[in-house]
Amino acid sequence: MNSFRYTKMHGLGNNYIYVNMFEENLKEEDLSSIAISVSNIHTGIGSDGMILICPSDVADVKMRVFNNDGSEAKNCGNGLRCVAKYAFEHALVKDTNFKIETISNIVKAIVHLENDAVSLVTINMGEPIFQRSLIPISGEEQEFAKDQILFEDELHSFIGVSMGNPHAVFEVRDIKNAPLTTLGPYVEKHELFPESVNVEFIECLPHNEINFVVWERGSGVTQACGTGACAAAVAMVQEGKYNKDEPITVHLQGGDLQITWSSDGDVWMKGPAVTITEGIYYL
Ligand SMILES: N[C@@H](CCC[C@H](N)C(=O)O)C(=O)O
Repeated sequence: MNSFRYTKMHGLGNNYIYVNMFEENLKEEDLSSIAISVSNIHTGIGSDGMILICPSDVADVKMRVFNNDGSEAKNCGNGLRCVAKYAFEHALVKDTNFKIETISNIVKAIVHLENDAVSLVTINMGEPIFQRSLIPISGEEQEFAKDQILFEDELHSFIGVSMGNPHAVFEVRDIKNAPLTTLGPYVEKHELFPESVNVEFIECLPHNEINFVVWERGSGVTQACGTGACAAAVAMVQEGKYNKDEPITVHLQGGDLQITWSSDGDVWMKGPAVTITEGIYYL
């Protein structure tokens, strides 16, 4: 019988099935359907998707991310923190400071230990991209992508950001009334986004704090999105609401992340990573 070992982990409730590809051998052509299968809450394990921890030629480990609809994503902030925890605790790396390759770039991870286990992880996520064609968003080129979408007779303004994957950040007055499950899926598949998009609704608070909810491309509502939190923070710094080099606390549904856009251009994310359970999945 075909089977593989897995670990279920979460970062602020954004949960994935992690597979150690140093030991397991899943066929490339099966990855998308396995991601759909394990993610199913009724007939699988139940998750926001599947993440593979793979050998890398250019870093210490490589992360591959599949959403729960089987699509492959280029980056995942919460996934990076969990991969870092897994890699350190399973001795795939020896140092507390190491590199993780993603499809979009190579990031630096620093694990923070509590009684020999990794409790918090800091990731240098690299530089955000605001250029319209690189996010990508169709239409006339802009250095700083801003646009509007008409939905139910109302224009909704957003800022586009890529953190290796595409995001549309909508600022709202009151997060409790954000149109998460209506405008969220509409924007995800809107023609402006040729690769579709992750959709964030945020409420800016005084003292470097942001309330945040997300509709993720390929997964729908999740409890948290690390790249989305980075996108929201840098968009608001770019708008002049907050300052570079000052940590911004992003309150997600699953808990808090600390995001700092440093004046050298890099975005830092700090937050928890948690192991839930391990097991064998039968295909
Ligand atoms: N949850 C993630 C992002 C996962 C991928 C995303 N849905 C996409 O398709 O780009 C995060 O924590 O960043």
